[in-house]
Amino acid sequence: MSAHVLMVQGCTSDAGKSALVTALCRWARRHGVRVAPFKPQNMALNSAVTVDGGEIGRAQAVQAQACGVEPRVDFNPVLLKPNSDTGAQVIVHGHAVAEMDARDYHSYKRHAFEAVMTSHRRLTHAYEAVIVEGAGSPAEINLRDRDIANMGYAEAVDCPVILIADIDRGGVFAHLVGTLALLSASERARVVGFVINRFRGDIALLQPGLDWLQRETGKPVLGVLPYLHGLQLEAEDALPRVRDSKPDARLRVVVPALPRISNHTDFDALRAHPQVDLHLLGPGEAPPACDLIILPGSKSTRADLAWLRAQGWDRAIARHLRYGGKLIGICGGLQMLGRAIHDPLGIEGVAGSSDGLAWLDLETTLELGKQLHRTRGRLSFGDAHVHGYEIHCGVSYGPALATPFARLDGGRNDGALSADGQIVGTYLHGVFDDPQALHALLQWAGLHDAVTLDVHALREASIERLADAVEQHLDTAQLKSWLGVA
Ligand SMILES: NC(=O)CC[C@H](N)C(=O)O
Repeated sequence: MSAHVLMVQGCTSDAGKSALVTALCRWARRHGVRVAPFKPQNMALNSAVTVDGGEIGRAQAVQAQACGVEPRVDFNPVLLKPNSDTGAQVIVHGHAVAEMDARDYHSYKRHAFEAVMTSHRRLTHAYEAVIVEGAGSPAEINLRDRDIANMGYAEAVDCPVILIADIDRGGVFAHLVGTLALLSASERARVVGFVINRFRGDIALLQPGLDWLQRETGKPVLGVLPYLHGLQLEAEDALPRVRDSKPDARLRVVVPALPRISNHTDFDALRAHPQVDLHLLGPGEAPPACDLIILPGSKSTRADLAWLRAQGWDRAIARHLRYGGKLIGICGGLQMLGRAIHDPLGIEGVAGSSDGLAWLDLETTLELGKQLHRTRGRLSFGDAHVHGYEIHCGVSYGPALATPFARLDGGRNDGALSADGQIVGTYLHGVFDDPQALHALLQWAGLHDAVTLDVHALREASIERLADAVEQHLDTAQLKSWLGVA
């Protein structure tokens, strides 16, 4: 059996492709379809660890949740994790194969395409429907040669494509018509309709525009999705800029937004928590007084540490500690808290060592071969349950690890808790996603009557809202025929 394949491409980055794919996945599942998400090629620094022991983009992990299945490497066979403005780590079928610049990657694309097709074949055999997400826009004419992310894939597997555009940023008709104009005739022919996203206002005023669009292009508008406020989905890559106003916030948390921050989805639970005021600290900004500073993960730990020092934030963090503030380092952030970071093989840039901030007595060496784990255990304080995932090349060692942050199932320990109880280092991404661990950590940071929050349940509710929006606002008769819904 071969699955129904339907692809979503966007007129721009952030047009809403990931959310629409998530929505369609849950909608199809509601209709009893065994469905899987697929993103041939993704570029993101937020990744998830799969059940088959690899690494994929986090958006595909959320889409897997929408499908009711565990994340697998086939859902995102090629992942590019940029670690400079010109180079990226290339991850194929869940594992890093090389560091490449754009030119190397262009020649490598033939192999990448093989990997994409292998995953495509496996998924279309195992599922009844596969909903595919493109990347960026298909109209990047300079990237069309050997494209595997958008029309190159759609042409190879001969699937219908929905084009989505964001009306909130303006220019929606120009985006749709212009994108179509830049496609080849056969690519244009496979665009089966448009979805307009993030609409607010009076639909009656939009109608003449929709009528014009259908006349002009000969293609239907499949629906207009409303601007859905407060969705708890994980950002694929871009850092969310909007800061919700929270009248009940009592714990102030500051996260330095490092240039190569990785897995900033770690902070989704804090962003959603009604009592936490989460502040992402940008370049040139002085850290405000706060209860807790969190050093996030980083794809280029030594370079980001140098950048943090250049901002003068190391001195600000030292002052924060003198005033009794709490500090957490996650993954790359934990490595920065140690005495030194060694990269003898140049895995993350120029080979060499850097002095760490030396607040924890440990050192880290980056090694070939990434550690990818899905972990469960208990915090060594508060006895709270914790789960998370690890993605790192660094191996840390030193006396500080003798007082671990958590004791993991299977006998391993994780991270460190400083003797004065002020500083925590952990390799666990997603550490705030476990309601018990979140509660214990907020209490440790000074929020004594923290309300409980389950970010997984919030995500689930958001996925349900998205599927409701499909049901209410899109042409479901068409969707049923494309996805094989009875
Ligand atoms: N996710 C991370 O923060 C990774 C930290 C560091 N880049 C490593 O690979 O060890």
